[in-house]
Amino acid sequence: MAKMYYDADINEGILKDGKTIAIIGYGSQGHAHALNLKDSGFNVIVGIRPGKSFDQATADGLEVLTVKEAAEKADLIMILLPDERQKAVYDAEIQPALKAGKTLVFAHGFNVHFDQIKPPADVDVFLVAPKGPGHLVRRTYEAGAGVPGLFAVYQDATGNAKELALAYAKGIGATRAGVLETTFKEETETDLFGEQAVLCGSTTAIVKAGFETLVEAGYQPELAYFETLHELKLIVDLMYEGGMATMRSSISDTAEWGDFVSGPRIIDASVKDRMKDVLTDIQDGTFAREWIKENETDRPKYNAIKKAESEHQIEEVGAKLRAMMPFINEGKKQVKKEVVNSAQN
Ligand SMILES: NC(=O)C1=CN([C@@H]2O[C@H](COP(=O)(O)OP(=O)(O)OC[C@H]3O[C@@H](n4cnc5c(N)ncnc54)[C@H](OP(=O)(O)O)[C@@H]3O)[C@@H](O)[C@H]2O)C=CC1
Ligand SMILES: CC[C@](O)(C(C)=O)C(=O)O
Ligand SMILES: [Mg+2]
Ligand SMILES: [Mg+2]
Repeated sequence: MAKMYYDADINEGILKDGKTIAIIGYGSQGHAHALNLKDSGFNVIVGIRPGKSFDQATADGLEVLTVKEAAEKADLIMILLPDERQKAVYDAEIQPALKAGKTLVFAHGFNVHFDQIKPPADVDVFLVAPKGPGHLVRRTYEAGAGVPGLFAVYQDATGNAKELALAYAKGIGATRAGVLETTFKEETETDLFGEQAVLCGSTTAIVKAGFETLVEAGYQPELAYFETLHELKLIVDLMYEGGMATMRSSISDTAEWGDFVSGPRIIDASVKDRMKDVLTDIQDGTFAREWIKENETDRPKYNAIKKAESEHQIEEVGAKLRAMMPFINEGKKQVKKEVVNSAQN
């Protein structure tokens, strides 16, 4: 089994005593890292451009500076900007502040692995990547729990990079759940694969396919929403708690038999062949090159698909149903604010 690191294995003093951490960006991950580190007793500042995030970080009681000022002031600089914006901000405002002995950190290896950012040799470089959405990194921390994570050392100029990475992981609450060591290559490729082939890409596609199949067969859209989207969370919660066996112990034997015989009719061997194609595109850089190009040309495909997805019937029906479930609305307030902000940008 891989070596796992937990709270008790880590002395966070190396990053706590007399050190300043700059969180660059205050979005999904940025707000979670900044607030968790602050609540864990670390000295945190935020670097961000003027605007909504700047105002939010200020309202949250943090010291907020420009990216350049924060990078100059900090010992450790964590870049939590969107991957596609990191290179431009790094070149203009962060790289000039990277004096020898400082620490540069990422939550995803994309820009280093795909050669967009090339840090100088005399700084420590590592990543600490939570395996979960930023809003849940904050929410679970506040509940006394944590989201597991990965760390990887790319460059160890001071000899302290691994210790610093573990201290950071403890500060955001990741070592409450467990952290394991990886490389930038492994983190980047597996994270891209997971989000495309399982967690986001395939999950939304299968939910829509199930919803459309029921609606096209004449069933009520509201019922189809409950059956294919709402209940998915409840089923996945059981897998999160106890794996597939726990989920299957809670569902009826009829459902379990249907799971066994019909699941493989939908997700057959050809699915794995296509997953391998997706993985190849990630490994050989095709996906990264296309995403970088899409951003250089103002995101024509991204914007068109995003618009069509937002207009899908499942979103319209779901919004009405969720409005009648205030317990869900409470939980997603913060996420919704972020989504509205990003849509306006
Ligand atoms: N989202 C997640 O849960 C996960 C993300 N990651 C990684 O974490 C990193 C951050 O991702 P994520 O949290 O999703 O990012 P977000 O899209 O949520 O970050 C947006 C933040 O970046 C700021 N920003 C955008 N452009 C600029 C700019 N040009 N100059 C200064 N600030 C800017 C925004 O400010 P403004 O309000 O002014 O627009 C906002 O504060 C990425 O590397 C990602 O891969 C890793 C694990 C999970
Ligand atoms: C699953 C998507 C993710 O990789 C994440 C939340 O872990 C991301 O890039 O946002
Ligand atoms: Mg990701
Ligand atoms: Mg991820």
